[in-house]
Amino acid sequence: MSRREERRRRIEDAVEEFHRAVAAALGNASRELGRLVEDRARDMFEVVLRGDGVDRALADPSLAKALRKKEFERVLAATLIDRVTAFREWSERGPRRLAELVDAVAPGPASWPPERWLGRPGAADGSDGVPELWRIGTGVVPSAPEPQAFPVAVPLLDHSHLHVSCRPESRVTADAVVENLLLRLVSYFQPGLVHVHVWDVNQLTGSLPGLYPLTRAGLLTVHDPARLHELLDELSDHIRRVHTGVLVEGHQSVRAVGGRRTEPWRVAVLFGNRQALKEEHQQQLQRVARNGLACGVQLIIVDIPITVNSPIETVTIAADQSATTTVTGRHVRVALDPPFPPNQVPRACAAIADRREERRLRLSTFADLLPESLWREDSSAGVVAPVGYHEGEPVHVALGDTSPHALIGGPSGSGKTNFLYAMLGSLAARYHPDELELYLLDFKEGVSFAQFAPGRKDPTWLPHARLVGVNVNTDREFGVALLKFLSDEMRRRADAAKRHEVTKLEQLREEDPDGHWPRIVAVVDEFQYLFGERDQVTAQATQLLEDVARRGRSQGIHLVLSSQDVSGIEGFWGKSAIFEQFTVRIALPKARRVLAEPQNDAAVELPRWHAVVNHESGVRPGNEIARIPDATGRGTFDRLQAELHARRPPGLAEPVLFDGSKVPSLQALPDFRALRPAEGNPTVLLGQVIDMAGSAAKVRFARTPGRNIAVLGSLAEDAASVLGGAALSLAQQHEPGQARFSLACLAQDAWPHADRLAKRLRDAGHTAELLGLDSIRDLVDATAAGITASLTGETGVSLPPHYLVVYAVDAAHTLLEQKTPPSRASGVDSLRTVLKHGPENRTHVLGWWRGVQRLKNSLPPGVYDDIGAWLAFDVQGKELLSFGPEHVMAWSPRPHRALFFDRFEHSRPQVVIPFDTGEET
Ligand SMILES: Nc1ncnc2c1ncn2[C@@H]1O[C@H](COP(=O)(O)OP(=O)(O)OP(=O)(O)O)[C@@H](O)[C@H]1O
Repeated sequence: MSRREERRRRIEDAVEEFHRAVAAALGNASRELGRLVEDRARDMFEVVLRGDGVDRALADPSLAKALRKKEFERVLAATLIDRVTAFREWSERGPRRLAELVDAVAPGPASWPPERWLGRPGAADGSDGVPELWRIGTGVVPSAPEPQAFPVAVPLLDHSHLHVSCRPESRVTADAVVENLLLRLVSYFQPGLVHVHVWDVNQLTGSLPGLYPLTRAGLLTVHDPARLHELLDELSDHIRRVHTGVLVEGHQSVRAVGGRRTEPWRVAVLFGNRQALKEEHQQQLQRVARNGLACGVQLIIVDIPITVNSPIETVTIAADQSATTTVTGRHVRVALDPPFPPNQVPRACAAIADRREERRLRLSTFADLLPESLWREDSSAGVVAPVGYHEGEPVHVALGDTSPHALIGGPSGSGKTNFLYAMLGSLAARYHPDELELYLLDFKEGVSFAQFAPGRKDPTWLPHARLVGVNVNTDREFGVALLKFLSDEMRRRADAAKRHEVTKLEQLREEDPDGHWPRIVAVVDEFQYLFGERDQVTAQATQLLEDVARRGRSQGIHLVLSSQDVSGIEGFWGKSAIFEQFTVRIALPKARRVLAEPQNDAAVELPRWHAVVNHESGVRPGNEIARIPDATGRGTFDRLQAELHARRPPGLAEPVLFDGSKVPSLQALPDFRALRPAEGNPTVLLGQVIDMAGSAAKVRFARTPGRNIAVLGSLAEDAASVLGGAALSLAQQHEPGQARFSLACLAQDAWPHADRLAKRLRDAGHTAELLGLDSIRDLVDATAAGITASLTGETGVSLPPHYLVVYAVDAAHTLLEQKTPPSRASGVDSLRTVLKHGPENRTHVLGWWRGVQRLKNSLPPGVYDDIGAWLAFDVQGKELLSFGPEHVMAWSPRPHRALFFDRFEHSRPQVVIPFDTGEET
């Protein structure tokens, strides 16, 4: 073999060897590769099984071959076991628990099958709660190992709006879901509590035909396709009205108000055609959606693309009629309930409409205004009560921080008093006297509020009433006294709030739960009398009213003013700072200037026994028309009052009575009963001032100059009641024998009074002499001499208390003027000495002069100063100018009233009612 061949063979051997080696290596790699490929395929398969769900994989024909492969057997088995494990919790309990949940929160027509309720109008009034879910169909989880059905229900009223999205092929199903839901809603509650509005972009009529019978009872309104804005405006107005009328501060929603539902739900169903709404409609709809739920406005939007920024659930119906919902998520397939039997639906709606009409036409009475249980409500955030009815539904008046005060107007006989009774009865039945106090003042001639106070025929009284004012028409001071009280109370509350570092009554009640902080409602009927004159009383009343009207709201003090007099209210308009606070307006038929005229003339057309109730300062959209039941007839308010009176808390005091026609009894007066013999300066009671406490007009007989009293006026009775009250009150403060009473009667007509007074003083054990004209000079001279002797130190001992009660001092003028020799001193001089120096020596004159001029004639001007206190009866104000401040100018005399001024105590005079001293005639 040549070397060349040899070399070639060696190369060939080497190559062969290399090939063998490569072949061996490649064989290994391929096996390895095959194994890797197999592993990878299994993993991929597992990913597919677990990712898409083993249930889908099993149903997927493209995977059928793979599923049969032996290599994948183990993966399939493991995945199936894992699925069963994962679903175990759900399969064992999920569907059952869901069914139980729906049963619990969606009772009766909210979820039950229609045969159990359809055709029977509901009775629920919301007081036992509102279903939280409303059934629409049955759901399954297709991916579950053994799919089990469970009920599917959506949240509605107060919780969430509803959006139904569908395809043209499934629109019929969408209509059926909506119809079923509406039937569940209107059948659950008592007819009238759910109002349905339907708007369909495509048709004027035709949608929801089965519900049509509801229209005749006003429970279904079908809106014009071209006038969506009208429906949206209506809903917006409604939301505003609920905010101002029903949601008194503190309540965020009608639902939160609790109890019987007073505000019907408005369910607005909008059917579209897959196109977006116009921009302006879209925006308005969003506003309604945002604010509606809290006010009972529910939207059901069908086939309209929309985004809203408020709770909304969506039901999406596919072309094959299967549905998903946002409540159940995308893994639950929902089979929507079939439409309710088409022949039964209109019948059921007709039954609801009939029941509703029946309720509407039933004449609601005063008794219907009252709650089932008395005194259950809490007044922390305000008070609210129905006052009448609109189509069978109650219409409320609310007083709270946002609607603080009410103004009521209507001509005579239009029913203002009746309205007040309806309102007060409705409030008094709901709120305990610890929650609500009433102050009731009536300036009308007559006694329309007398019912609230104990009377001779009816001894019961309204436990909430703390003050009842009747027959006060000539005494505007009663109004001022009430306003003054309210203003003081307001300040007291504001101080307490400050101490607790809060600003409002509601917070104060939270911070001070044991405190007594009821809401106060003060009613003044015919309030215009208060502003009747241009004088000090009007000025004071205006200032106080403004104070209370502006700042009372946050302290829980509410004013209700009523007037028949247009000019009264017109005068009020001028005082805009006050008037603006009266956001609640009640207009009775033909009332003028109460509502925001001329735009709002609703009161003009109002039928008899109706009222416009408006919580928005009288602007038209705030109008609610209410028929007011008879609340003044027998068996109405009186019966309620008897019941409330019987339940009154033990120890509750009777209301203070302001009765302008009553003469206060001296003996019954707390100030008189409190008098006892004591050291120190006695107090003289002269009559009753006009204040809440019914206090006495008092003068303290200090041992200082000027402590004498003059009574001015022509009538002996008036003077006698003042002098009698004064002397008897002094007598109470001395032990028998320790004081001397010298009564001098110089006018015939006063004699019987003086005589009886002397007897009563003697009966009480006092020394009381009664002198006539013939002895007056001696009395005055002797008293003056005694005082002079005491002053010069001649007697050495201090004089005992001595009261000279002189009737008709002026009658002695001529007599006293005579000068007697040898000193040539006159009786006038003696009287002057007594007046000037008596008080320091415990000698005081209580004299009656029968006119201002007569007093001036009988005393030199310098001596007026020695009479520090006076009461004037039938004397014109200007005559009194020489004795008092310029305020006296405004005084015009009225029967049985005196103007009282104590120079040492008062800055302005007070009106006083003289006592009935208990003199037997
Ligand atoms: N809603 C009503 N239903 C039945 N009767 C009513 C109703 N409202 C008022 N009345 C009756 O009408 C009469 C007048 O009513 P009311 O005294 O309330 O009117 P007013 O506006 O207060 O009148 P005035 O200012 O003259 O006192 C009363 O006899 C009353 O019983």
